Amino acid sequence: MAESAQAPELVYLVTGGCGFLGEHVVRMLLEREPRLRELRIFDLHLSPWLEELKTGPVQVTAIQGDVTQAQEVTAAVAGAHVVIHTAGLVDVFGRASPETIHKVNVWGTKNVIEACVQTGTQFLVYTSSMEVVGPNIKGHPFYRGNEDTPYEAVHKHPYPCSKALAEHLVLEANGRKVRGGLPLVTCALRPTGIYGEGHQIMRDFYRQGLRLGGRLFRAIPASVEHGRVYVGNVAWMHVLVARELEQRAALLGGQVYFCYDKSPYKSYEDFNMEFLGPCGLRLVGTRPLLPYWLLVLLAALNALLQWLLRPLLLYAPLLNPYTLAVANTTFTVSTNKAQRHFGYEPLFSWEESRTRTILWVQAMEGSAQ
Ligand SMILES: NC(=O)C1=CN([C@@H]2O[C@H](COP(=O)(O)OP(=O)(O)OC[C@H]3O[C@@H](n4cnc5c(N)ncnc54)[C@H](O)[C@@H]3O)[C@@H](O)[C@H]2O)C=CC1
Ligand SMILES: C[C@@H](CO)CCC[C@@H](C)[C@H]1CC[C@H]2[C@@H]3[C@H](O)CC4=CC(=O)CC[C@]4(C)[C@H]3CC[C@]12C
Repeated sequence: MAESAQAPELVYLVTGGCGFLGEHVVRMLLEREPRLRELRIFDLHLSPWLEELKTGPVQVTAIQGDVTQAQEVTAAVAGAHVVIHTAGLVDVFGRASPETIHKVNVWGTKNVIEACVQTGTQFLVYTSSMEVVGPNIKGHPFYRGNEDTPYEAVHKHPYPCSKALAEHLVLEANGRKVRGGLPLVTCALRPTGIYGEGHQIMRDFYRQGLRLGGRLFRAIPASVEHGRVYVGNVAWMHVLVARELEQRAALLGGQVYFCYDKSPYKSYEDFNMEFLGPCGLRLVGTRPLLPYWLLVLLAALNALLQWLLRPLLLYAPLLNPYTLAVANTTFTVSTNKAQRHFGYEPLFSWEESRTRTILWVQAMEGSAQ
């Protein structure tokens, strides 16, 4: 993968390339990776916007496939220089079964690793999550922590469990010999809560606010801080680390990096209001309107209803015991590891990230603007 002033030569594969983060990674690669010859986008569901990308100078190959199917993954990986594995089942609401979450996130990742080994692909970037660390089931705060901060990472929920297992597999695979005898170089990026254009939960909060006459009601104390990171910066970090993996294999191989930028530390709800406020919504209450014990009860009730209704319909509200615990626990990172190891600086300032997100909300169908 030596730098070349001649024709672009690299083949990249992005799994989950049609998802919220995946789309930003795909577009960022096309904009900022001049050595790209072919970009393969592998996803269970291919999006229509892929078509417009096919008219550019880079060969864009859309592959409809399932990461749980080893042969499909191997076929997609064969001949790629770099794999960015973002595909995953992001479910903390009980929409999918624990088995399905495990299958997609753990077996899917295993398939990607084995495909790299079998086909001779040497560089693998995995999209992990802050959830690999915490918040843990004991609700311990993680305050301005970094990659080396001690924390009791104990999980029960299928999503963080699956992300932790998958991350472990990826890091453990670093150094394995791939076909041809060269070592596999892997690393894992751990975004905190991602926001930006295409963020489904932001969409849900916005629509809920519109239904409630332009109001949202504070449920979580403003003092509980959440780490958030703009999707464009997360994508940029993926592109940058993928580019640097060969040159700095000894330093980056087997490492984990939190994804961070200059987004302010705020409570989940106050942070969302940075975008929803300028779009006409108001957060009612300076303190939570309901006592915490009542929220715990409602969350438990939602879990019970989900279980009771499962044979008839899928009831999966935002509030459940797990999301309440995460929303109610401080989890913020403060690190410069990515800057030290591979020169990462956020591409988008907080002001730009905020403006882009606001414009996206304003353009949403049914918007109050
Ligand atoms: N959204 C967030 O706040 C965070 C997300 N992450 C991680 O980032 C990655 C991307 O997440 P998002 O973009 O938010 O989710 P998303 O759901 O928008 O994107 C995931 C993509 O993976 C695809 N996919 C799912 N199952 C698949 C399968 N069996 N085979 C092939 N493709 C499959 C989906 O079709 C989708 O396009 C995930 O690995 C997630 O764990 C990490 C931290 C925070
Ligand atoms: C109690 C509700 C009252 O308004 C608020 C509920 C908000 C929750 C739905 C979100 C609060 C924190 C979010 C999670 C966090 O950003 C970390 C995540 C990382 C991931 O890898 C996947 C998504 C998520 C688990 C994210 C999911 C939504 C929240 C729990």
